Amino acid sequence: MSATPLATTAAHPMSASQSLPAVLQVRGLEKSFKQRHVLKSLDWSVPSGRVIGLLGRNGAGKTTLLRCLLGLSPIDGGSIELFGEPMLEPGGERMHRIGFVPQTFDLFPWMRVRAYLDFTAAFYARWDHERVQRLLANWELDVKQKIGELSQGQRQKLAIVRAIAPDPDLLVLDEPVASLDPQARRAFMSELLTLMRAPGKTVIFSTHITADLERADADIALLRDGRIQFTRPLAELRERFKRVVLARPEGWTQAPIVAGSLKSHLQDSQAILLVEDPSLDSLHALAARENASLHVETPTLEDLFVELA
Ligand SMILES: Nc1ncnc2c1ncn2[C@@H]1O[C@H](COP(=O)(O)OP(=O)(O)OP(=O)(O)O)[C@@H](O)[C@H]1O
Repeated sequence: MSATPLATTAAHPMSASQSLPAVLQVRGLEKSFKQRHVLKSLDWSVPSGRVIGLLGRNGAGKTTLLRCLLGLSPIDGGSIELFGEPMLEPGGERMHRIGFVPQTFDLFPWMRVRAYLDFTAAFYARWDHERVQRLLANWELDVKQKIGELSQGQRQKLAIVRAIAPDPDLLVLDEPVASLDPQARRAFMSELLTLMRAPGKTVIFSTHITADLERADADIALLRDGRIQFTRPLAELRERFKRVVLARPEGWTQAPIVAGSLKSHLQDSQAILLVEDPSLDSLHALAARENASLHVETPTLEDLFVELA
C-alpha cells in the first residue's frame, strides 16, 4: 500500500475524551539513544478515567515512552506533567498513585512470592489484600515459590498483582499480556475493568493484542514516527476510518483518487483504500463513473493498526 501521512491530529485535534482533565500532559518530548532519535517532539494529553491502548510497531518507542513518562529513563527535552505537576524524577508521594508493570520483571529472584508481596505492601497505605488474595488464587500463583523460579507468565502475573494491589490512580503496563495464557488474559482484563469502576482511574497499556483493547472499549493512541499520531475512542476510529473496495472487471492500473484516502493498494480486480471520513455520495459517483462495484466496510482494530501503524 502507498502511505499518506496521517492528518487526523492536526485536522481534528479534539475528541470527546480529550475534553476530560488530563492525568498526563506531555509537551515536546525528545528522546534519543546515540544516533537513534526515538521520540520526536512528542505531545500527548491523556484524559483521566479512560483505558488507553498504546499501539505502535516493534521498535516504535512504546517502552521508551512509558519509561520516560514515569521518570525511569532520562529525557533529552520537553516536559511531562503527571497529576497536574511537573514530573522531574521518580519517587515521592505521587508514585504511590502509580502502578507500573514493566515488559520484563526480573527483580528479587531470591525472594518468595509471599515475602515479596508482604514487603511491598508495607510501603503502601492503600494495599488491597483482598484483591491480592483473589488474583493469587485465580492465577494459581504459589506464594511459597521463589520469584527466580517462576515461569515468564507467572512473573508477569506477579508483576500485575503487585501493580494493581495499591489501587493506583494511574496504571501503566508495558505489554502486560504478552506471556499470559487466554484464561489469565481474561482475568487480567476483568481485573482492569473492576479497577476502572472507581472514578478517575486511568490505565495506559501497550499491547499488540488488539482484541483486548476492543474488549476494554479503550481509547487508542498510535505511536508512529516518534509521535503520538492520535488518541481516540475506538468507536470513533471505526466510525471515522473505512475500508473502501472498488472492483471492476478490467481491474485498475492505478488506485482511483479519493478524498481522505490514507493508503491504497490493488488486488486482483479491486482497488482497496483506507479512507478517513469518506463521502458516500462521492464514492457512489466515482463507482458509477468507473463502472465499478463499491463496498464500504468498517475495519477491525487489527486491520486499522496494520494499515495505520
Ligand atoms: N537502552 C537502549 N539503548 C539503545 N537503544 C535503545 C535502548 N532502548 C531502546 N532502544 C531503541 O529505541 C527504539 C525503541 O525501542 P522500544 O523498546 O521503546 O520500542 P517498542 O515500541 O517498545 O518495541 P516493541 O514493540 O518491540 O516492544 C528501538 O529502535 C530500540 O532499539
